[in-house]
Amino acid sequence: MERKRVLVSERIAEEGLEMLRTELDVDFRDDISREELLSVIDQYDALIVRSVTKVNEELIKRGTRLKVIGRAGNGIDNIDVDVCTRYGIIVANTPDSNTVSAAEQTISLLLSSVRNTAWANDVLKGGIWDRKPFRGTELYGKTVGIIGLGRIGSMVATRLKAFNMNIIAYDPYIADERFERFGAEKKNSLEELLAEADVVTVHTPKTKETIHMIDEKAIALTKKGVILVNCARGGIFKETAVIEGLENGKIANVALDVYEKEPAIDNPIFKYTNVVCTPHLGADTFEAQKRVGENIAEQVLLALKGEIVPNVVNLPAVLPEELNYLRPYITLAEKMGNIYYQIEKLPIKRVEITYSGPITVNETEMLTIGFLKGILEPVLWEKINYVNARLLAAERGIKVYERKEKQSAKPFKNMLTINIFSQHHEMEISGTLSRARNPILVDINGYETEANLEGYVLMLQNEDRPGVIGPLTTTLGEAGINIASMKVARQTKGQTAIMILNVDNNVEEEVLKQLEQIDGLIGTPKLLKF
Ligand SMILES: NC(=O)c1ccc[n+]([C@@H]2O[C@H](COP(=O)([O-])OP(=O)(O)OC[C@H]3O[C@@H](n4cnc5c(N)ncnc54)[C@H](O)[C@@H]3O)[C@@H](O)[C@H]2O)c1
Ligand SMILES: O=C(O)CC[C@@H](O)C(=O)O
Repeated sequence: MERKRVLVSERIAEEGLEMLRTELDVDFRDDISREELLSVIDQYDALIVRSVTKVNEELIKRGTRLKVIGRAGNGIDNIDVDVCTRYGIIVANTPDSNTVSAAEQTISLLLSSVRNTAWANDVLKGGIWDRKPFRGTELYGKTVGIIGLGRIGSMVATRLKAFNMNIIAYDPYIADERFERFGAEKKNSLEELLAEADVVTVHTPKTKETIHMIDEKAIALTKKGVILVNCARGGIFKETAVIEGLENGKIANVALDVYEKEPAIDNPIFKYTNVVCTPHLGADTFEAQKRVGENIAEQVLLALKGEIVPNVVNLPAVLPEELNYLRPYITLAEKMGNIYYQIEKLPIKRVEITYSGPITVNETEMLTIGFLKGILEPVLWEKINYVNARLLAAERGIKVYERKEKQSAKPFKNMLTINIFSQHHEMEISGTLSRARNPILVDINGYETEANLEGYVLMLQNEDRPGVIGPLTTTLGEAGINIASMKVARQTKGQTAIMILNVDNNVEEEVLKQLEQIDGLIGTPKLLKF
């Protein structure tokens, strides 16, 4: 089979490239021009970028084979996620892989800033031994105002506590407990924080709300001699306003890792000796880049195999521990979805999914998405994935209803019952996990059963009377097909029963025809493949 192709348009760690090469054809092209990128993108199944490559509609439209965009890093402001979602393209990032490095870079820039380290270094290496211009300030006892107490903001808080700084923070989107946990005094408004802080450091994403959050008005509210740090995203600081604050002496020092326009060359802010600048190095440590490279490679490989990808940004956010717990249930839902079109050929009008048992306290959206992906897979094959499953189901007119029941009615702790309706027909299937957490079908159309949704499953209907099972097992045995497990179920004695067998090998068409001839078997046997 032809190997899938990935284009890596910015440098990622060699370890990540190696992982990709095990399964894919990899083109590492950090020198690629925009024009070339646009002209070759239709040859790739995946694109891996960092913060420079702009993944916009123009690119996505041309990337007709694209299934996944891997963002080797955290911020996704260079990616139009909504457009990717519309085109069914998975966007995955590596949010936790570089947080420590970004937090350490913030501390490093702040220390360099208050002690004029970078400036003194330049002057000394220029041949001048002078100490006068470089007198700095201590952090000890000062107040740091952290805007955005997320992953990086909270790590900065913990580290600056060790310097005996007083920590205040503004983040309207998190619970009060988080402020307490990180020893930060909560500020209810940005204005309050700006008025009290000696150092202001931003750690928010770049959003409509945070663009130019630190502008002339904000700077006017700060203390005279304030120190400003931006190791988050260019554009959160309005650079013209910061320059004005430097010129009029309101701002004592500025530390920047990120800029309104990147790459930043000839930025007018570079001329100020009390501004310390690095070229977006927050994530640039050996450790972070190894983690980021490996993590993005792993996710791209999973995405191209249609498997669950942990950090998809265009899917409901699920915590890693919760995802680990839910993962086998997502697989169960997907396999239950796979059943329908292997048995029926009638278009689906509506599905009703009932989640029952303790699982209902979890975010079940991913299970619903998994089911829809599973149901449409036989029809849409490679086109469908977790990101576009809901959209494609809606486009095909499938209405989806979900229900949660705290208590599972059947003898299983957690259960999924799915009713699939076509114009004049209904199929009901129930599934759960085995002790080994493998997916099993426990009920089909009111017949209690037990079949592993794995490998080959043979489904047959039969008259509930002696003399049917024997010829069936003989026929399979003569065809060299081993039966791994078999369950016969009936609703009323002497009427119709069903048999569900897990078999170790494929059952060829010819053998299925022989089975159909057995006296007492009803209709055509179905072989389901999982
Ligand atoms: N310099 C680098 O190389 C580098 C490396 C990694 C991350 N980053 C950037 O650092 C920033 C923080 O990353 P993170 O992983 O901590 O993100 P995060 O999502 O964990 O935390 C961001 C926090 O900002 C808060 N927030 C959002 N809007 C806000 C607003 N208007 N006012 C106040 N708070 C607001 C959120 O509630 C959240 O708690 C991002 O912009 C990311 O792209 C930069
Ligand atoms: O190294 C990069 O590409 C940017 C890193 C950082 O800004 C991020 O958002 O992860």
